[in-house]
Amino acid sequence: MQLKAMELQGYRNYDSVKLTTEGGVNIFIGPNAQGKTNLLEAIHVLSLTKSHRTSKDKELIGWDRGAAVIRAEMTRRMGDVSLELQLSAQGKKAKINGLEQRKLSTFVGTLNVVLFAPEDLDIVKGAPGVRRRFMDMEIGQVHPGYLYDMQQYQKILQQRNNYLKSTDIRRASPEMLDVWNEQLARTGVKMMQKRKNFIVQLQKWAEKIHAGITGGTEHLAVEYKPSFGTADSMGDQDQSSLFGQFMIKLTQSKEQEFRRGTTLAGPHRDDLGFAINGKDVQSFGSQGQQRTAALSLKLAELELMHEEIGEYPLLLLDDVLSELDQTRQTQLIETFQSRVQTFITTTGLESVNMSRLKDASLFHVRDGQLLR
Ligand SMILES: Nc1ncnc2c1ncn2[C@@H]1O[C@H](COP(=O)(O)OP(=O)(O)OP(=O)(O)O)[C@@H](O)[C@H]1O
Repeated sequence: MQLKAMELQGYRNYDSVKLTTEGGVNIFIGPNAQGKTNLLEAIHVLSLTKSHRTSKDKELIGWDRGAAVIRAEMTRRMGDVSLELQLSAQGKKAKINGLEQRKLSTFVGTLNVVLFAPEDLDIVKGAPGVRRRFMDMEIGQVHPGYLYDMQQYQKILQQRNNYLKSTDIRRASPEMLDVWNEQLARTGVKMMQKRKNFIVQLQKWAEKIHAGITGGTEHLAVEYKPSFGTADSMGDQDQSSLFGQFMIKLTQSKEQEFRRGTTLAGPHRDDLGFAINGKDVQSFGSQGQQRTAALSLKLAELELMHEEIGEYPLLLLDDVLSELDQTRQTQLIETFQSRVQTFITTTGLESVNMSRLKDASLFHVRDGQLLR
């Protein structure tokens, strides 16, 4: 798929800007704090209706504006599509080809993206939240229903946590807790199964790509680690037995949960594990191995999405090339070159291996203005 044109109004530091983009590589260059990441973020928001940097939509609206609008013209395999997303204090309004969508879930995933930012290089070693976000962003685009389940889950979790915090176990209503447990487990199980399936699919690509980058010397394994039980034991289970396990876990943790005022099991505590040649990368991997594993995962994400939707998503590289050495940079560039429309932000071209990039379009970014 390809983004052909984009327009931003009142989005962060963009008052009003239009740009046309090329099918290959588009580079946004400029000093710090000029609006480069804001541009990639806008493309990401148009894909998922959510920012990768903040959960507060208000932050996306220009400080002196009441609303932000992102418009785009794009080409997909099935034809041309125009997208519009409006953000205001009243919420979000989304249009596809001028038609307002009653549900945001029908809008999500019309434009698909894979975003690679420096914090993704921490995906192996960083906090579990980074790994959960990685799963959620990809699954959400390909299975929009997942985002709905996720929202529901967050809502129930919040209410349940508030209750655990504000109530003493001796005065707690068992009926009330039962209702929340059931709702939490019902939506949680759906998320867990989608995460498990996603990781199984991703593993196939990641393993192959990682072996390619390391000349066949390293075998990368990615494992979904649910907050209770194991991914293997989830293998043949239907939703009802997983639901039963979740309910038991919640009942068993009741005393501890009241003591700590928080829910201790569920998808909000899931994680991923990585092993190279059978050894845990989080504990034993070198920094180089961790970075290569992160790169393999991102490239696997591109291939998996291609497999699932039949075309390549857009690749957004936010200041990440300068973080990769020449070998890994070359690997990345050669993967997307001529197949994937790519958007790169950078403060300077000296850190980018330009000799490998064919026909890149360059945009200078200065204080919310673009100059081609
Ligand atoms: N809601 C907003 N309204 C107006 N301006 C905003 C808003 N949010 C952020 N900004 C401005 O956007 C600029 C930051 O833009 P951005 O994060 O895209 O920087 P960047 O060019 O990617 O820089 P770096 O190279 O440091 O990552 C800052 O000047 C900030 O003040």
